[in-house]
Amino acid sequence: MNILDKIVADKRKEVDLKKSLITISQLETSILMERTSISLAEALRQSNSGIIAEHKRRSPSKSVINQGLSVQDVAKGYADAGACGMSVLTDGKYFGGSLDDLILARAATNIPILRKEFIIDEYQIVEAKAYGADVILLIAAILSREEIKTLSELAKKLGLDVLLEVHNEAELKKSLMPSLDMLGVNNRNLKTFEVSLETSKTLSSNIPDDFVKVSESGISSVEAIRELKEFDFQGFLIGENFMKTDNPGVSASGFIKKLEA
Ligand SMILES: O=C(O)c1ccccc1NCC(=O)[C@H](O)[C@H](O)COP(=O)(O)O
Repeated sequence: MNILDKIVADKRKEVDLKKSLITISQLETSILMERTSISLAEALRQSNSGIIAEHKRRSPSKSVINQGLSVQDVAKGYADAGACGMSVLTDGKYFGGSLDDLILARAATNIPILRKEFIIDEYQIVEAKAYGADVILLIAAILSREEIKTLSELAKKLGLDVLLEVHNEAELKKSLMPSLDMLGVNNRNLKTFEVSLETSKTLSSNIPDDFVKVSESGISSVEAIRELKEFDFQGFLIGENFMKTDNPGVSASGFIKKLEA
């Protein structure tokens, strides 16, 4: 069993429990269901930096990264730094995140927010909207083509952007469909946890131009982004590099200034 299999097995139990406690109709009473979402894909198309800065307390690959910060401060810091969007991990068991983090980040900033979650059920998409997300992540490695279609079409119906994450060509081929906005290539091999930006570079030419290309994981230098831009990537998801510092907002600000100089 690899780490994704473990996470998904736990996620299925978690979603079943949540469904027995709070119904979809109850989620739909959230005032945030009425909020007009902001498109991350559109923001990335218009951005020079393309940085999507992540709130990440811990992870299976790195254990603890930073547990001592307020998510509101991190969100404000990222927005002030000029990040194009923010990613909020909402998984509790493996990443130390929560839906509270999502709603607190939403209250603290107006930049587009990605709910970074292991989505396997429509319930989690309604939940994402109800807690203030603008974008959902779908991971090709854990979903069939039919599931990607159903989940992405529901997200679009709710006005959310969809970022589809792939690790290889087979996942990319199986997933392409019009209800996706962004194609993310995850540079982290989830079997070995090794990161290689070559994964993004290799897959880039297989991604049709209709989708905004996002490179995810293991990005820690401005030079790496300049290289990825040569391969037509417009979005860059960065977590650990900012979160491992005492002030992720200041760290993102310095990074973005250097990138835009
Ligand atoms: O980060 C992990 O260890 C991880 C393990 C298993 C599944 C997903 C994982 N990470 C989620 C992400 O996609 C990253 O948090 C995101 O791309 C940022 O990566 P980084 O800049 O390397 O923190």
